[in-house]
Amino acid sequence: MTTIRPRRSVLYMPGANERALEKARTLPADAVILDLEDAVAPDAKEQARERVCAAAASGAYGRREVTIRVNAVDTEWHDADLHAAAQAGPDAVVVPKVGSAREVHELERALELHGAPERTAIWAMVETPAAMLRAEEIAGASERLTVLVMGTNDLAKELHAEFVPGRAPLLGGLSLCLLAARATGKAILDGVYNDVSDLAGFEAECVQGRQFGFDGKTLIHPSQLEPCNRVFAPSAEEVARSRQIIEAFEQAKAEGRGVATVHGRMIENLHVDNARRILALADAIESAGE
Ligand SMILES: CC(C)(COP(=O)(O)OP(=O)(O)OC[C@H]1O[C@@H](n2cnc3c(N)ncnc32)[C@H](O)[C@@H]1OP(=O)(O)O)[C@@H](O)C(=O)NCCC(=O)NCCSC(=O)C[C@H](O)C(=O)O
Ligand SMILES: [Mg+2]
Repeated sequence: MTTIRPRRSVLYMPGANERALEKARTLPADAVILDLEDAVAPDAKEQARERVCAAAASGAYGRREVTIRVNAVDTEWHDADLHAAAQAGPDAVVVPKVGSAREVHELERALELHGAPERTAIWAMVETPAAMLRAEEIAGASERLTVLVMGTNDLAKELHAEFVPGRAPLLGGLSLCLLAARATGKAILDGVYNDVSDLAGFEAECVQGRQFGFDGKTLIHPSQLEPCNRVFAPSAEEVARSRQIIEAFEQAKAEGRGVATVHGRMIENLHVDNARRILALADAIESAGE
């Protein structure tokens, strides 16, 4: 069975917020993004860098993937952030506002020069119109790049778009990035939901993201973890249906047929592949201890 890394819930926390960095060690997030970019004020950048890198190197986050979001390439903090992050050796460095394959190649080289361990991947944030239009070249630029992360706040800002239920103004960009991620075999995470007091609206957006095909969603508050983990995990019904699909197809094959039906629906090889993916994800979530 294929090994899958669950990335249902990926929680940002401001690098200057010691309490949040500590609290995240016990929260049920699949991954954390220790942020040095937007959530940190300019005069707190240096202190946040030290805190975040110490936290990432501490090993205190258990099974959670630990990533560091550095400031963007064109900022005065980028080089020092990248150096410190490379030395801390997190699971990934999250890079905001990546706009081309060339930038990914430069990041790859910079991580090597700064002595990052091989295990440290690049997660590229796609959050500008240029990135939407070049999503495939960005996603496919490097094997070290393993995840695309949607930055829907920046995207809406750049598009002059409004935040509306259902996200119609953003769907073109989301779709392009999903196509790029799947075409190049990379994981992809949906953007954040800003209203932490609106859990119903948040859950509706999780459902939309899952229906689109995202692997998970980026989050900004602990209250968003439970609905997100639930929506992005296969339900008990999906697991049962997946098993039925596999069994029905195996039986059809044994009888010399290449097609079966389950509850009146046609089942072919491709449905079996999907059923196996769902079971592998459910297994990975269970082994991670939830
Ligand atoms: C959104 C917040 C500013 C809300 O803060 P606050 O009102 O203080 O929250 P609470 O009092 O409800 O907090 C309750 C407890 O939970 C802890 N907490 C809160 N948020 C986090 C977190 N993100 N990670 C871990 N722990 C968290 C508090 O410490 C409280 O703990 P306790 O003391 O035990 O009660 C705040 O949630 C926040 O700052 N969130 C993260 C914001 C952030 O990181 N933003 C940047 C990333 S989003 C982005 O940039 C997207 C992208 O680039 C784009 O373009 O879209
Ligand atoms: Mg952004």
